[in-house]
Amino acid sequence: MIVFNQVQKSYQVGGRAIPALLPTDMTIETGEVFGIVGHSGAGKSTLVRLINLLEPPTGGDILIDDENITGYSAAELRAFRRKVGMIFQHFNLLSSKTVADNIAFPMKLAGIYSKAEIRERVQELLARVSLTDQADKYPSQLSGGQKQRVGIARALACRPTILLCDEATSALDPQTTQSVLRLLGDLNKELGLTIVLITHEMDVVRRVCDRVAVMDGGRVVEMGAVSDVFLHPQHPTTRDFVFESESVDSQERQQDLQKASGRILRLTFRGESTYQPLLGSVARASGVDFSILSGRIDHIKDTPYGQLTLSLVGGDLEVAMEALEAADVHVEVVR
Ligand SMILES: Nc1ncnc2c1ncn2[C@@H]1O[C@H](COP(=O)(O)OP(=O)(O)OP(=O)(O)O)[C@@H](O)[C@H]1O
Repeated sequence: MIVFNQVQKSYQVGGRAIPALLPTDMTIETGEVFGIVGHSGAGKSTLVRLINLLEPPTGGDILIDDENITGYSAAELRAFRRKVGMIFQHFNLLSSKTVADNIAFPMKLAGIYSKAEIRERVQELLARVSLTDQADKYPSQLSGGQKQRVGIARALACRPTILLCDEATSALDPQTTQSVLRLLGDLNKELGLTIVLITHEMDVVRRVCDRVAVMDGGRVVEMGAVSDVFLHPQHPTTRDFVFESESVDSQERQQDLQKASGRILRLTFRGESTYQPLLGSVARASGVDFSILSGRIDHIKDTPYGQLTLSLVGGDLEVAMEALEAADVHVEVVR
């Protein structure tokens, strides 16, 4: 478990302290995939670099599995860093080393593994990220997705319990992004690995994360289960991210809603209720007529969800709303 107690960070620039992370409390549970989303400069990288003390905090305490890491000696810090792997947007591979040597590098650096152990672990990792046949290639001979898989294998070399991912899919095309996210999801399940993942795309959070923190101006402005934050965003920054991921222009959406008549409801279906043929029976029971203004069915991790914005006219609106809520549909009155 990773616990932040009033952790803060300022950078000294020309004798002035520039705040990057304001005092923050946060808990990341062991074995979860935790997303951190925010615009450029929000403080995401700073927050993540505090977890492995690449940046020392200027205040507060960081506890990992109940140990306060802020007081670690240099030797304790070296041992601790082996427990925390990291992958990067631009992969940060060593161009003069082969794939196998890149993966072996952190183990050699640690100086505590035998040659045979390193050889065996590298083979195991190459197989795990499906790159056995690329072992002797150099990074320049690989695609972006392959480079990131080398990055992941290298990050796992010393068997860490935490994996930090700094915009790990931002340089990849959508299909490669999917396969890298699937690999991260599988590793999380297989190894019980805690994954902390920075991104500026809510879609990445939706696909792979259990919980998410939304950052803005050095603060965590919203935090919770992805299904809650994504389906019912509270903070304006979170709403922007969710609309952006749905390719919706919030101004256009407002204009569309103004043109619609009657009462406007936003319905959220989760899990099996997503597939129920509910609207026809609700319309018949309540005498309400409806038209669909927008709709979407997708998944949050493995759970299906649907969202529909409807305008309703005539009939008994209260009966319609009661019937929807009785079927476990979340009903939000937009207007
Ligand atoms: N080494 C540094 N020295 C001085 N200021 C820094 C340093 N690193 C970050 N900052 C500043 O701290 C703030 C937060 O930066 P940070 O990189 O954590 O944000 P971010 O959300 O990760 O942004 P991006 O998505 O662009 O990487 C920014 O204002 C940034 O300019």
